[in-house]
Amino acid sequence: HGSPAWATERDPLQVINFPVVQLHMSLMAMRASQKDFENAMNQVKLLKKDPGNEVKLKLYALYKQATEGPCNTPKPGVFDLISKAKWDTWSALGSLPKETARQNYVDLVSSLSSSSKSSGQVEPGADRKPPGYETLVVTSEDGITKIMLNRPTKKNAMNRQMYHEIMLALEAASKDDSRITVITGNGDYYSSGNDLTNFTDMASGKVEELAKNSAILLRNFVGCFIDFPKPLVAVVNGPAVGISVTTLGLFDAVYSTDRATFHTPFSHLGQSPEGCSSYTFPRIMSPSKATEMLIFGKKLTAREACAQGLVTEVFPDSTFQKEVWTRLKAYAKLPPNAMRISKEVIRNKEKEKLHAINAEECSVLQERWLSDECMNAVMNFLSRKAKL
Ligand SMILES: CCCCC/C=C/CC(=O)SCCNC(=O)CCNC(=O)[C@H](O)C(C)(C)COP(=O)(O)OP(=O)(O)OC[C@H]1O[C@@H](n2cnc3c(N)ncnc32)[C@H](O)[C@@H]1OP(=O)(O)O
Repeated sequence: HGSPAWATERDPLQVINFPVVQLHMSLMAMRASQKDFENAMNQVKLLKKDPGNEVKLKLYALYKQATEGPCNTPKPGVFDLISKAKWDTWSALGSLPKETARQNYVDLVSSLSSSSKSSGQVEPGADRKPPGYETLVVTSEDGITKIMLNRPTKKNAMNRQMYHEIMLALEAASKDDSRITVITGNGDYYSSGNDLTNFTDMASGKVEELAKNSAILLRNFVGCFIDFPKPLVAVVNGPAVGISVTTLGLFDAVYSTDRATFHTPFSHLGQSPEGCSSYTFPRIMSPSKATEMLIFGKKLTAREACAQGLVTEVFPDSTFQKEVWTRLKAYAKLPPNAMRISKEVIRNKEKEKLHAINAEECSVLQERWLSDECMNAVMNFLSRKAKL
């Protein structure tokens, strides 16, 4: 629908095998590409939605590769965070030919423009429609609303949009006619926790303001879990990291595949506990077991997490989905008001306390995000030097 000329011109190259024709077509595509490259540069300036740092870095790198060729500047120092992220992304393109970089740039801009157009098209009726989610798949059947984290290629890392969408989905689930709400992940991970590219913004200009805004976002996000009125169940389909682990302490039940692991590497990342885990974990486990996880970053297997009370029950991976959903469907037949009121009785005793803990954790983290320890850990991950 309305694809730019270059998009259709590229296709014949994939089916024509005669070398001479192919060369001719390639040259035509390259000529068209240069023009489209210039158009694409203009289009970038007109994008309605900020595409996020990761995409901006890719655009930068492709632009440099297309105009100057392989990265040819000295590597910036470790504390020059923005320049280093740019340099890393450009240099990761290796010896990618200029023409290919130009084409990739055009392709990327085109995909950004069409996604901003398609979201623009729904705007007129948006007030009447349920929200469309980009990072989640939300479904409701058999009395259960399922919120599935849906960035499988990023191990369901939580970017800012996902935090916002989870809050929206929880708000909607609290009001719909379902009886139980489930959070689970798509793909092999439950979630790899906070998307570390959320912190690349931190390197630019107004760091204090960005840290403050992130702390507000985190506080609101965790607040939604504290206040959620219906039984909230985690179906942990694979490894869980960081905030996807700590918030489990605020769920009413946690079912896990035996393939999952539970990891809160806060010290490794120069950070400190969130999700009320500084309060819930020592109570659920024991203070010293919580220390091993929250301070020393010990990764637990599903069975260990179950033995320590963080996980309710572990299932073999081969039967996990079938067993868990059969059970949840049976639970969802229980009287909804009784379940809701029981949760209120249990949760109300400590709601105020949990909100206070949440506020305190967020304010400590706000400072941590500005520390060299944290910034270096994030940059090491983003420059592919460190993985958990
Ligand atoms: C608003 C701010 C609120 C802040 C709240 C604070 C929360 C604290 C936390 O959550 S701390 C935990 C942060 N998470 C991590 O440190 C995990 C980092 N990821 C990894 O170490 C690894 O990716 C892994 C061990 C989870 C998986 O390794 P594996 O080798 O199996 O897979 P890849 O590394 O190749 O991952 C596939 C692609 O996914 C990207 N990705 C994975 N996790 C994250 C992440 N947390 N943030 C950003 N990106 C992530 C990874 O970069 C790969 O992307 P690519 O295909 O484009 O290269």
